[in-house]
Order: sequence, then C-alpha cells, then structure tokens
Amino acid sequence: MFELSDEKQKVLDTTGNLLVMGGPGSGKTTIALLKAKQIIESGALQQEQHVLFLSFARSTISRVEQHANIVLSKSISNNLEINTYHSFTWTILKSHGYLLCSKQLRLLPPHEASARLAEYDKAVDKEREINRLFEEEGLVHFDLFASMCAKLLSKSNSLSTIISETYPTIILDEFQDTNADEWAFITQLGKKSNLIVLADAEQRIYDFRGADPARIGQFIDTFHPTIFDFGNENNRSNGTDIVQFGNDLLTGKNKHQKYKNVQCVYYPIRKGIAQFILLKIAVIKACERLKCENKQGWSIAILLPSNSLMLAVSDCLERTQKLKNGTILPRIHHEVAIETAGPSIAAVLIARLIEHGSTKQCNLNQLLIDLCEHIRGRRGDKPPSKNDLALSASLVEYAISGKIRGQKRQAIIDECNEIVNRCNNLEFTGDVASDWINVRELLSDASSDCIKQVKLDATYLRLLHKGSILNSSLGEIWRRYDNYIGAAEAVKNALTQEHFATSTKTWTGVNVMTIHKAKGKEFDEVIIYEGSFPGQRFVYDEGKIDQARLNLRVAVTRAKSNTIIFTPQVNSCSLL
Ligand SMILES: Nc1ncnc2c1ncn2[C@@H]1O[C@H](COP(=O)(O)OP(=O)(O)OP(=O)(O)O)[C@@H](O)[C@H]1O
Repeated sequence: MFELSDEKQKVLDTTGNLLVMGGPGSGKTTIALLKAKQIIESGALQQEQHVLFLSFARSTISRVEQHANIVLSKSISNNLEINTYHSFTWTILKSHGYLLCSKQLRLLPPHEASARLAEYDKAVDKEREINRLFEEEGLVHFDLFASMCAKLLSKSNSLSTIISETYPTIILDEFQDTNADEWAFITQLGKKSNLIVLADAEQRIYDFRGADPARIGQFIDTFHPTIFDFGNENNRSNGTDIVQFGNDLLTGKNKHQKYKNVQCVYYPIRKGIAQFILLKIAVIKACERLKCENKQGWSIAILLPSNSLMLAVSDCLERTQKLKNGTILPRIHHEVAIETAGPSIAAVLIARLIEHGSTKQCNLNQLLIDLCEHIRGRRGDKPPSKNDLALSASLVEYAISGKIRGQKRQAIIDECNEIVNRCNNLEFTGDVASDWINVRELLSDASSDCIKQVKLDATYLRLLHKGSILNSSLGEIWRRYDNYIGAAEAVKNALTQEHFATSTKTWTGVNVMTIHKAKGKEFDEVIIYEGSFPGQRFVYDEGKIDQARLNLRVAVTRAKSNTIIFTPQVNSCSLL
C-alpha cells in the first residue's frame, strides 16, 4: 500500500537504535508504524510484549491510532501500545511511586495545580513548591512525572527490567520537543530497550517548556543510533508547494513568491465579529470544495496564535450572519480544542454549589475559596495577573477576618452572598442538566468580572464535551442519595480521568485550535488566521522571530491539499 524509498526500506532492514529525521509529512510516523508491524510480524515478541509508541499529546495519539488502523491489521495492533508520556509515566508512578515517597501518592490535577502554584512566578520557586507538595503531601504534579520515573528506573533495576521486557522497542514521536526531564526518563528507558526516535529539528515549537536544540545531538552521542534522513520527501501534500513554502518561511525566501495551493489573504480590520467575515467565507468555500470532492471524513483546521482569538472565531462560526448584500452566512458546526483549566475549575465551583445547595448548606466562605481557585488557576500554565493575585488574597483575607477594602471587592462579597442565599432556596429535582443550568444561571446577574468569568468558562464546558460525563457522575449520586453530596469531588475525578483517557477523537469536519495544538496532526485544508491585537500576532516579539517562523511552518504544513493564511492589511505579518 505504501511505496517505500530506498532510505525507508533501509529503516526496515536496520536493527538497534534508530534516529529517523525528515521534514513535515515526509513519512516518519508511517515508517515507524511499519517498523512496529515488521517487529510484531517477525514473531520476535512474546504474548505480553509490546512495541511502545510514546507521544506528547492525547490529540496526537488519536491521529497516530487512526493512522495505525490503516497501516496495521487488528491482530498486530494488539501488540502495539500507543500512549502519552503522561499516561505511561503516571501508570508507573501509581504502582511504584511508594519507592520514592512514604506518603500515599495522589495526583495534583492540572486545574488544581494552576491555582495552588499561582503565586510563584519564578520557575525555581514554583519547582521548589512542586517538590514540597510531593515530599510533604504526596501530591504529584504533572511536571514531576518524567523526572520521578527517571529516578525510579535508575534506582530499581528490577523495575527497569520489567519495563524493558514488556517494551523491548520504544518509538519516540516528536523527539525535538523533548524537555530535560523527559530526556532523563528516555535515557533510562534506552539502557535496556531499543529506541526509535522520530524528529524534525525545525518542527521544534515547545522551547518554552524546555525543548532544546541540542537534544537530537544528545541522543546521537548517548545512543549512537543509525541515522536516516527523509529530507524534504513529501507524502502529505504531494503536488503542492505547501512544504516548499514552509521551508522557505525559515529563510524568508517566501516573500513576494507564488506557491501552488498556498494563499495569503490581507484582510481589512473591522470591529468585533465583522473582522472574521472573510475567514468565515473561506471556511464555507473550503467545506464546499471538500464536499464536492466527495471526500470521506474530510477535515479543515482553523489555526490561531492565541486562545482568546480561538474563542472569538468559534463564536463567529457559531452564529448566523446576514451581510449587507443580503447573503446569509450560516452557522458552521465545528469543534474547538479549548484549554481546560478555566472551564474545569468553573465546573467544580458549580458542582460545589449544587452539592451544598441540595442540602441547603451553601456557605459564603466555600464559594469565596472556589472563586479564588478560579481567579488564580483559570489561565492554566500561565500565571495569573498581579491584580488577580491581589484580588484573590483579599477574598481569602475576608474569609478569615470578615474585612475587605474597596467598593468593587465589597460588591463581589455581596454578590457571592446573594448567590449563596438563592442557591439554598433552589428546588433541586435530580434532573442533572436542569439543576446544573439553574445553578449556573445564579451567576448571571452578577456584575463583578470574576464571577462573570466563571459563568463564561462554565459555558465553555460545552466545547469540552464534558456534558455526558458530568451528567452520569452527578446523576448516579442523586439516584443513590437523593441529594448531590460528593458532587464536587465526583466532578474533579471525572475531569481528571478524562485527562488520561486515550482519546479516540477523529479530526473530521471543521476544527478550531491554537497552532501549538495542531502539532503532529494533518488536515485536508488549513486556514491560519492572525488577529490585529498584540497577543494575537504570529510575531509577537521581534526577539522571538525564529520561533515564530518554526510555529508558522508547523501550522502551514499540517495541510494535505490547501493552506490559506490571513493577516491584517495594515501592519501585516513580517514573515509573509
Ligand atoms: N510511503 C508513503 N506512501 C504514501 N503515503 C505516505 C507514505 N508515507 C507517508 N504517507 C502519508 O503521508 C502523510 C504524512 O505521513 P506521516 O504522518 O508519516 O509524516 P510525518 O513525517 O510523521 O509528518 P509530521 O512530522 O509532519 O507529523 C500521511 O497521510 C501518510 O499516510
């Protein structure tokens, strides 16, 4: 089914550690899966042994799984484990973490972690607190997974033997984005297992979380792999200039050149939602093109440089617009790969109101604590602003002393009091959806920004598709107890479990996501859109222009057949 170049055939013919390099769409993932197939079919594995394919994100895993279904037959897939670093390392920590810490280990879920660590803006202080939480409370932050596992494997010979016997061959995807802790873990894995590393130095877009241009060299020095380079072989967008454009972006050669199936659109700046009209028209046309081609499972990605822009674009697609010339732009059904922290903490706050409201025990202090958690943690990995930190500190102070300064802050207390009183007077029915909405609506009358933000984040839960999981966990509680006692904990657990579930999501239809989320994926058509405000630009800092080039190259090369890039007419992107 796949025609293999000589270089690719050699990958199949070579044993030992391998480093497979190549540009976007050159076929690294495909050859790695074919290599796994070959190993499994050769009968070299015993029943309990697996080839392990490790990647960073659940969303990438689903594409690899989809791809594996095409490349491998079902019986072979049983001996292939496709997993994320997080999920794989957490499994090891759950079973063997007691060797490192006498406390019962408990996961510190990402949304809770962001709130707990909000005050530490310096990396060293944050790291110290993460280690303290582990040592004194047994709480394991995600950032500790890889380093703790590296420690475990270096300490316990029997554990490292079990792992290498279970996984004699390990494939490492997107290796260029490996951080120091993951590298330490990989170094331990590689002592007894064969490593097949897939990398493209110029797809490195995670420098901010520790990816290092020296990493590929470190792998070569430590493991002396046989090296393969597929260069610019292009299997994804053959017959187009998409990869050429991506490569030229790195040097600036793309300027004023024409490329087949790559189009730059310079749009006029307009106010509000009108700014996205041209984008929406482009999406509608792309849908029509793909439908005309009768493509099964066609996919379009709209890639944005920031989360806020992603939500604004999603909002525009969600609505029907009537243009001045009478044309109607319909609502476009789409999926949004939204950041989870804000909606998750908002969900816990609402679940707590439901829990306490159902037994008439809502209280102001608990609501203030949950509100502070949201204020501090809703931006996920990004620290909260100084104002938010100060606000949260003064609300906590009020919870302790009953004192608060400033009218705006007093208004928050008054509005929270109102919410608590109304929640204690609500009639709960056990119909989870309507109980949830009734409680969420209690936040609607508030004028304080921080409460409005909770309401807004709670509405984004819809985009996370958490409805059914929340419905079933709360529904079960009501059936058992006739109230919602335990709802907040159940919601926390449900959201955490979701994080580890290996996603089987397929990227069909229209998908809206940030450029970073698009890494490792592919779509029939890609539309990239930069806004006009500072936080929405491709090049947001001239000092980081090289990183911007890498990011844009990754975005552009996700397309199989067509890429469109939108930039404002005034002050257009300097890379185009
Ligand atoms: N030898 C081949 N013949 C035909 N199609 C191929 C071949 N190798 C890969 N492809 C197809 O090309 C596309 C890109 O392949 P693949 O995902 O393996 O590339 P990649 O190098 O891992 O890409 P990236 O680094 O951008 O994630 C896929 O749709 C795949 O099915």
